[in-house]
Amino acid sequence: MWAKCKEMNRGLILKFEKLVQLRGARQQLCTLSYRRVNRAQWKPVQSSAQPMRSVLLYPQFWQKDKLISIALSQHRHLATKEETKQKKKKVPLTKGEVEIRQKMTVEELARAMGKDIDHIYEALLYTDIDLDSLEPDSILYEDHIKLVIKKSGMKYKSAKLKEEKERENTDAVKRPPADPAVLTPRPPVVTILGHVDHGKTTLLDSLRKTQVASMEAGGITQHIGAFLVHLPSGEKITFLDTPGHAAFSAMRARGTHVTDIVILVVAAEDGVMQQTIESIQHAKNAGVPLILAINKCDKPEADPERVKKELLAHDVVCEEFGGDVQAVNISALKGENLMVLAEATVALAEMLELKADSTGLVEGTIIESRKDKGKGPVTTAIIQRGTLRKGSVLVAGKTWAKVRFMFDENGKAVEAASPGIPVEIMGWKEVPSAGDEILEVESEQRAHEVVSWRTYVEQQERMKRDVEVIEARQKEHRMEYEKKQQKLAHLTWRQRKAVLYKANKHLMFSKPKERTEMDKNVLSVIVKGDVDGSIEAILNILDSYDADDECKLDIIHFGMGDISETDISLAEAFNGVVFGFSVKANDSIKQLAAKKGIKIKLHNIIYKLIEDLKDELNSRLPPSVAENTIGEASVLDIFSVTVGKTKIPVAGCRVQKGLLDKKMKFKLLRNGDVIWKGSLSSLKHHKDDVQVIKTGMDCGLSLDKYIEFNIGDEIICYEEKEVQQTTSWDPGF
Ligand SMILES: Nc1nc2c(ncn2[C@@H]2O[C@H](COP(=O)(O)OP(=O)(O)OP(=O)(O)O)[C@@H](O)[C@H]2O)c(=O)[nH]1
Repeated sequence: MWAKCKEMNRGLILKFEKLVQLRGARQQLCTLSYRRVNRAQWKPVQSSAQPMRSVLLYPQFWQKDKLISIALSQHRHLATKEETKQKKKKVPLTKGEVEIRQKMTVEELARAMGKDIDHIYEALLYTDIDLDSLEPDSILYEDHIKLVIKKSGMKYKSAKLKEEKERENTDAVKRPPADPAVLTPRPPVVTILGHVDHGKTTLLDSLRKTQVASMEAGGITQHIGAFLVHLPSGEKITFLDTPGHAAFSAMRARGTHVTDIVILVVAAEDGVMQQTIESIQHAKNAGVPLILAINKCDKPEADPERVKKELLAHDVVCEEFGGDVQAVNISALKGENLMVLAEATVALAEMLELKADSTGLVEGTIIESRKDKGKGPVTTAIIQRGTLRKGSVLVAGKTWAKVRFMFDENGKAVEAASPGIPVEIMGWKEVPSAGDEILEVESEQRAHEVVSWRTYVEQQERMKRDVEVIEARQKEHRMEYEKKQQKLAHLTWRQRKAVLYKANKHLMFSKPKERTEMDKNVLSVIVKGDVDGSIEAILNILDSYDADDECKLDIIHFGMGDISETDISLAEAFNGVVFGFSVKANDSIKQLAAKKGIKIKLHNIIYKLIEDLKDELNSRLPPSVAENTIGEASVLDIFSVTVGKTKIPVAGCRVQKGLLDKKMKFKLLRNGDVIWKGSLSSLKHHKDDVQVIKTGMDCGLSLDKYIEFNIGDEIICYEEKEVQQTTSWDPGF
């Protein structure tokens, strides 16, 4: 029986079901199931994902209206109970209470405390933490977390200190080795190594071209990181199209064993070179057998025999010297003997008995990956086990794919890729890295699980590394701090002060009696701090102030404790400013300071205190004079006028920019050098005396009777402005 009813502006659908009979019909019980619904449509509300719940009802109430009202009251009762349960689960924090975890980052702690990051830094200032290496995402230890909270006058919820739950390892791993009975032959995977310019790329290109030629017309090979060569014998070879040691070493570094055979290319005319030796070493380290391709044999100076002999010194013994290394003389450029090289490769592969299990879940290696504009993330992979098909779900690194399409190196869509075959795969969510191992998983859900586990592991490892670095720095810092403290421990505060003075002797510590007059370009300060560590820190910063700066910094007193009357008197005597760090000034002190015109600057953040102090320094620097150009004119003609008995030189000028204003200052420039500065003695437009001449107009002007002009001189009209200087001191933040 279903019934609809109204509950708290939302609908409920109630379902009554007879479930059990207890001792006869009168004690029959019934379950009520209900579901929140959207009343307008009487459809379940999306958010009400909670399962239908059941309540017990006695059959004597089984009249519809009664049932509904009882059911509702039961529902409310249950709902309230559940709400309380939930509330209990997450007891709201009381004011000033911070819920902490064992390891929190600086940022997380700041957020939990409702403070900014600076606050956390401030609180950690005099601890053994190296603040320089502390980033917002650095992890703090429990002790430091608690300390910060305590220092901030807050409380932490230690009972709720959550232990990080051990997560179950949900990674995907390779299957155990297959039963030899199910193994079938697979093509060899070959890497070409050799010295620079010995012809690796040319050889790859030529091999690829043989493939195009052997294919139907129109086939265009593309670079996908690997390609397959079909031999006339029907055999196949997969060449990795990424020549060079870097790719080879990268794969090896990831522990991926993709290559079965290395073709060592040595130019016949050059012989063994540095990278030839390195290539041999790479192949040996990887335990991969070599085939020697002596290239450029078309050149007249080619000497393949010399190459073979030289290689003996590096333990590469060719067959003709009784060794097992096949050597093939080729010309990659002319395509000569390439099939012989390919057949030699197949022969070696046969000896190696390269086989794989082409059934079950796929395993492979990413050879190359890129993000294609149209296709999205695309990878080339070599399949090493199983057979890859469209729709397979793969994981690689921290990403996964549902294979949408597969292509060969000719861009042809393929339906399946078996072991040893290179294939381009589309369908990745992100671009995996070359060398990543590919593993097929049963479902997308499983892929999500694997990726999330790997991401988690990576985070944990990063966190562990961070913690190690922080711990090492903390240890270093702690040792230094302890050493310093030991030195100071037996000293009285007065003696400590003397040590601090000595350590900061670069600053001026004046004594009142030495001072005779108030120097305008001196900032006298009194520094008060909560603990000697904070004063020491401030003094260390002030020590970086350049004593030769135009405004002197004079620390007339420093000490621990709140701002006192003595501090105000000192400040008055020296026309100084009182700076307090994490200390207070009571009302009577504030009033006294206001009466005497003394500034008290209180801060809780060191860099803000220093910024404030910098502003004070700036305000004491003498202003500098800056010139503001008003107009520029060029001298086009020169003549003179006679006033009384004196001849006065006159410049015929044109105003090029701005204007010339007679009451402003002027300078005369010749070849860029200022040769005169002063006021105009006359400024005329035609024959009229004028005050101002604007851009584009001509004028005649004279400076003073001794100044001669040259054509091409420049006249600059300017005004002088006083500009407030700022100190060049950079305290480093
Ligand atoms: N005569 C002759 N020249 C060749 C032959 N193979 C390559 N070359 C030339 O040698 C030069 C270098 O060839 P690449 O194939 O670029 O050599 P590489 O080893 O790939 O060089 P890097 O990519 O720099 O390591 C080019 O000018 C080629 O044309 C060959 O068989 N005969």
